[in-house]
Amino acid sequence: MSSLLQGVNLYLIGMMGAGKTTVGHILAKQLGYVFVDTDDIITQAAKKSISEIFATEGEAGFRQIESDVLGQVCAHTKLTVATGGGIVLRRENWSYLHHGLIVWLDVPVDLLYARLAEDTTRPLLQDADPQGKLRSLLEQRTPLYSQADLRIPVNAGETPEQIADQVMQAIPSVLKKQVGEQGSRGR
Ligand SMILES: Nc1ncnc2c1ncn2[C@@H]1O[C@H](COP(=O)(O)OP(=O)(O)OP(=O)(O)O)[C@@H](O)[C@H]1O
Ligand SMILES: O=C(O)C1=C[C@@H](O)[C@@H](O)[C@H](O)C1
Ligand SMILES: [Mg+2]
Repeated sequence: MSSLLQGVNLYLIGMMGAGKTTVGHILAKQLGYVFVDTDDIITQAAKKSISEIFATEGEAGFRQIESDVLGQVCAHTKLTVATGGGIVLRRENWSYLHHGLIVWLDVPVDLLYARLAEDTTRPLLQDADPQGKLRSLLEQRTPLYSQADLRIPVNAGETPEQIADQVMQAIPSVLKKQVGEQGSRGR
C-alpha cells in the first residue's frame, strides 16, 4: 500500500473535531508515511498554545503562521498532514494543498459538538453558543472544504479505523480521475 500515492502528500481537511489528527495517524501508518499536524508544528515553533497565539497575535497572526508552516510542509514528500480547521480560508493555502491529495472528513455538527463539548483548547469555540458557532463556521466553510479531491462523509459510530479504510479505498478512484483529466487536457 505504501506505493499507492507514490510519495504524494495526503492532506486532511475539515472542521475542528473532524478526526483529522486521529485518522491521520492511522493513514500515515498504512501508507508508510510520516504524520505531521500543522497545529502541532505551530505550537512547537511558537512555544505557545493556539489559544495564546490567538490572544496575543489575533486570528490574523495565527493564519499567517499557519500559511508559513504549510508552505514549508509542502516542500516535503511522503507526509500525511492533519491541517487546522481553518486552513481552507486563505487562497494561498490552496496552492500548497494542491501539491498533494486533499481529503475532507465531512462530519455533521452534532457529532463535532459531542466530541468537542468538553474541549477548551479551540479558541473559536469559546463562545456563548459553541454549537451555533460550529454550525455557522461549517456553513461558511462548506464551499471551501468542497474543493477537496475526496469527500468522506462520517457518521456517528464509525471508528477512526473504519474511516481510514474508507479513505484508502477511495484514493484509487481520485488518482484515476486526475490521470483522466491530464489526458483530456493534453488532447
Ligand atoms: N471516529 C471517531 N469516533 C469517535 N471519536 C473520535 C473519532 N475521531 C476522532 N474522535 C475524537 O474526537 C476528538 C477530536 O478529534 P481530532 O483531534 O482527531 O480532530 P481534529 O480534526 O484533528 O481537530 P482540530 O482541527 O481541532 O485539530 C478527539 O477527542 C478524538 O479522540
Ligand atoms: O477551525 C479553526 O479555525 C481552527 C481549528 C484548529 O485546528 C486550530 O487550527 C485553531 O483552533 C483554528
Ligand atoms: Mg487536529
